[in-house]
This record gives sequence, C-alpha cells and structure tokens, in this order.
Amino acid sequence: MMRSKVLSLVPRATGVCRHMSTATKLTTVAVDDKTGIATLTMNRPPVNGLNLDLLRDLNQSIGEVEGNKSRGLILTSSNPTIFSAGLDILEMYKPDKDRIREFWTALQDVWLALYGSSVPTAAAINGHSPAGGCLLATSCEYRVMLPKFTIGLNETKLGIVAPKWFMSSFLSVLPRREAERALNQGRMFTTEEALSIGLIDEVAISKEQALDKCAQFIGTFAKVNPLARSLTKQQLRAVELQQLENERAQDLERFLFFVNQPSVQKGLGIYLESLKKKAKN
Ligand SMILES: CC/C=C\C/C=C\C/C=C\CCC/C=C/C(=O)SCCNC(=O)CCNC(=O)[C@H](O)C(C)(C)COP(=O)(O)OP(=O)(O)OC[C@H]1O[C@@H](n2cnc3c(N)ncnc32)[C@H](O)[C@@H]1OP(=O)(O)O
Repeated sequence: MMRSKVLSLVPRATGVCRHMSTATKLTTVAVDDKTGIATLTMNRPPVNGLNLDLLRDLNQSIGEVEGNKSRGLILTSSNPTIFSAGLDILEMYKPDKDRIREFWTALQDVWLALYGSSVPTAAAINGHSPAGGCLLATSCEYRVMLPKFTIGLNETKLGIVAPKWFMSSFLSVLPRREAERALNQGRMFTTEEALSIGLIDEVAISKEQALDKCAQFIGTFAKVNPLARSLTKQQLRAVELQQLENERAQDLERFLFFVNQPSVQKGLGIYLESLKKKAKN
C-alpha cells in the first residue's frame, strides 16, 4: 500500500517569503510501505521548469526522504511528456538581483543533496530532460527512460555554459570523450541514443514499468549493509561534492557575472521568444 504525503510549502527559516509559491504542490513524496522506497514527483506545470520554488521544494523533499528511513529514492515527473525542462529561464532573464542569488543557491543545495544522497537514487525519466533536467537525472545512480524523448546538456546551444558540477554528474555517467563531445556540441540524445552511449541504463515502455525498474535497481542493495553502501557512495562522490562545497561563493559570483553579460541576456531573450513562438504554433 502507498503511504502518500504531500509536502507543505512552509518557507525555510532562511527563505524570503515574498518569493515562495502559494499552496500549489510542486513536489510530492510517496513512500511504498512494502518496499520502503520513496517516489519524489515533480509537479510544476507546464514543463517542470526549475524555478526557486520548485528547487526549494525539491530540496525539502530530498531532506524528508533522507530523514524518513526510506530504502531509496525514485525521482520522476507528473507530466506525461516532460521530466523537467531544466532551469526556468525566466529566473535568469532580466533577473531580480536578490532572487537570482537565492535561485542559484537553491540549485546548488539540490545538487549537493541529490548527488550526495545517502540512499540509493534512481530517475524514472518519463519525458524530455534537457539541461537542468539532465543534471537531476545524472545526479541519480540509475536512469530508466521512456522512448521517444530527449536528454542532454544543451547549454552551449543556448549560449550558456554548464558549470563544473553539471559536468561532474555527466562525467560520472559517461566516458570522458563522449561527455566532452556532447557538452561542446550541446547535444540532446534520443532515448535510443542515450541508451547506446550509456547516459541511461534502461528503456521502459511505460512510466509504471520505469518505476518498477527503478525499484528493482534499488532492490539490488537489499542484502548490502546500508552503512557500508552509503559510506562507499559518499567516498566515491566526495571529491566533486567537496569541490562545490569549497567553491560555493565563487560559483555563485561566476554565475551572476556570466548570466548578467548583455550578450547572454540577449541570447536568453531570443531563446525564450523562440520557445513561446513554438508553443503558439
Ligand atoms: C566562463 C563561465 C564559467 C562558468 C559558468 C558560469 C555560469 C553558467 C551560467 C549559466 C548556467 C545555466 C545552466 C542552465 C541550465 C538550464 O537548464 S537552461 C534551460 C534549458 N532548457 C531548455 O533548453 C528546454 C527548453 N524547452 C523545450 O525544449 C521544450 O519546452 C520542452 C521539450 C521541454 C517541452 O516541449 P513542449 O511540450 O512542446 O512545451 P513548449 O515548448 O510548448 O513549452 C510550454 C511552455 O513552457 C515554456 N518553457 C519551456 N521550457 C522552459 C524553460 N526552460 N524555462 C522557462 N520556460 C520554459 C515555453 O516557453 C512555453 O511557455 P508559454 O508560451 O506557454 O508561456
């Protein structure tokens, strides 16, 4: 039986209330009583764009899963065709100067929490997964994707640069040569291409099957000592995690400097327009 809990959206003590969302549920956590596995579902229409509110919710939900003795975490989306469209470009285009700092800090928090999670993690990628969506998926230990969608780090195509820690997640999954080429090209892979290159681990024909396959992956740790497993994972990921921990402030300043460049703002504006035009047609 599923014990489902919808998270409350109480602002964190350090948060700025003005920017918090309303009663909209942006993530839900459901723990399967039988398996003890938590499914964390993103639910921010129309495309699960990672804005400040969704990032804060994600962080809170990952924290909850860490705290509630779940045996694993499956990340997925309530949208039938989009896992996540990546960072909400509206947060970066003509940004409010305080909010954009909170936004990037929240993104750092989510990556540190997910990539560094002590429980086994898997992504059921039930839709397109560009850029920040790919970051979330590659921060997990296992990926199952549905056919006919795309995944990748397309930043260079947008005239922006994936930060080092985006690259770390990518490099933890792909051979360096493949990762380098894909990053430089800003390449989006189809499900079939992603499978053949190793960017995803399995293909499923439905979301239900993807969730099952993710649960099976998490089940492979059933007979492994949980503390030994979690310390092993954390040691394997320690260098990348520590690097961002040590450089958080510089990483934020680098991002702010880069994103505020007139040429970058211009590019983001053009890209947003093209997305809107496409949506209308
Ligand atoms: C020297 C430098 C050193 C270090 C670097 C330092 C700093 C680096 C600086 C920046 C790094 C930033 C890293 C960025 C990461 C990102 O994630 S950027 C976001 C990238 N995402 C995308 O490119 C995806 C764009 N979207 C799509 O391709 C499609 O929307 C979709 C395939 C996801 C879904 O397609 P459809 O179902 O057809 O939906 P629509 O296209 O019609 O979209 C509906 C609606 O949503 C809006 N929208 C889509 N994506 C976004 C988005 N990412 N942000 C904001 N809004 C988005 C779209 O405009 C439509 O809106 P409406 O017209 O309905 O209002």
